[in-house]
Amino acid sequence: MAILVTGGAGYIGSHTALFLREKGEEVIILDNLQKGHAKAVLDATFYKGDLSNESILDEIFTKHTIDSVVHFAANSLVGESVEKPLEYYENNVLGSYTLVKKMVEHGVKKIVFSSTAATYGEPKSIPILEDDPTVPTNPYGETKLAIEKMLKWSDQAYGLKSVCLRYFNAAGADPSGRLGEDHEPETHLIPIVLQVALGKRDSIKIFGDDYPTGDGSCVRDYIHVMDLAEAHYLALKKLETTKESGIYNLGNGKGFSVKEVIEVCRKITKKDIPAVIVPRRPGDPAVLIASSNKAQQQLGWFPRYADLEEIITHAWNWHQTNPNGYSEEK
Ligand SMILES: NC(=O)c1ccc[n+]([C@@H]2O[C@H](COP(=O)([O-])OP(=O)(O)OC[C@H]3O[C@@H](n4cnc5c(N)ncnc54)[C@H](O)[C@@H]3O)[C@@H](O)[C@H]2O)c1
Ligand SMILES: O=c1ccn([C@@H]2O[C@H](COP(=O)(O)OP(=O)(O)O[C@H]3O[C@H](CO)[C@@H](O)[C@H](O)[C@H]3O)[C@@H](O)[C@H]2O)c(=O)[nH]1
Repeated sequence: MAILVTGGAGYIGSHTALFLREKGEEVIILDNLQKGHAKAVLDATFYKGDLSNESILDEIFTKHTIDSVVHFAANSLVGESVEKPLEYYENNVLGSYTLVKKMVEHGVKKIVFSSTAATYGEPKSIPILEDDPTVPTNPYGETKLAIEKMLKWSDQAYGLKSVCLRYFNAAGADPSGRLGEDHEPETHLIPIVLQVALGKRDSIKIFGDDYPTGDGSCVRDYIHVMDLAEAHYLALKKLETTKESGIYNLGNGKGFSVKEVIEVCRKITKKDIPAVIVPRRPGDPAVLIASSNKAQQQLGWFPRYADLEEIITHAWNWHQTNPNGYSEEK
């Protein structure tokens, strides 16, 4: 019995695929390498192809005995989604539709889906609970919410069981240094700040210091990528044992402002890291902090690397050892 990991050459997908394999699971990776890296697949079974390609999905579901799918493949940038909403609907909603259609056709009954804090929009209260209103402030969050709903109705109609994991801000790297975060272009806060520390950029731009937060910059809940990886394993186990669908937040329950993150990076890297204030980035909510009590109670999930300094230390180790990321020809 194998697990199909879509987007398994990407940042969170590659860490999760490695985690699953270390737990003894057989993993098949499907990734079009639009953002991912062949080197991040390590020596797992790998299909280079697109989610929307029905024949590659038929081939995978026919050749391998796929028991469940962990679905990461998506476009996932808040700012970009505001500029290119149709690309997000096409890749995320249509891509997931094709995957789910093929799962139903081939009788695959379990999926763990990468959802996001961006499904909530501006939260009504902090910390955010799974039952809180979902009113996304950007197309990216809208597409993820649409997929969650497609999965809910597919459970009712076809018995397809799903766990939707609403991650907050993924950060850090495999503590043993085999994998890390490498996006081109990089848009995420922590890797950009560390690129400034490495001398690859002149400064970090702080997107807005007029938010209703303590220091005026946006507050986020940063969660270690290996803790996310473990949550997928636990979600698969829950689907196996209870056969019940569910939605879970994954975060540490602690918020750090952009300015605070930069300060922690200065402390760890011992570099100055110049910062400049620029206007807000469209689509950004002011504060996103998770309550992960439900995941703790129902999945038995507890973050092992909850300390932001440790998260950033692991990321810094990766960036120092791999200043050019995976250094692949594209
Ligand atoms: N990074 C975060 O903080 C964060 C937070 C919440 C949710 N998520 C979600 O987690 C998932 C993974 O995020 P990530 O940061 O690892 O992103 P990523 O871009 O590093 O990984 C996504 C992978 O999917 C692949 N892919 C994209 N479209 C594809 C397609 N149509 N067919 C095949 N492969 C395709 C890309 O090549 C890439 O390797 C995404 O679904 C994202 O929305 C990420
Ligand atoms: O150069 C930068 C980059 C980011 N930020 C700010 O830093 C915070 C974090 O931004 P970023 O690292 O880009 O992550 P988010 O936009 O919060 O989105 C991430 O986290 C979401 C969950 O909260 C996921 O759904 C997304 O896929 C993932 O990209 C935000 O307030 C940004 O405005 C800056 O000020 N300067």
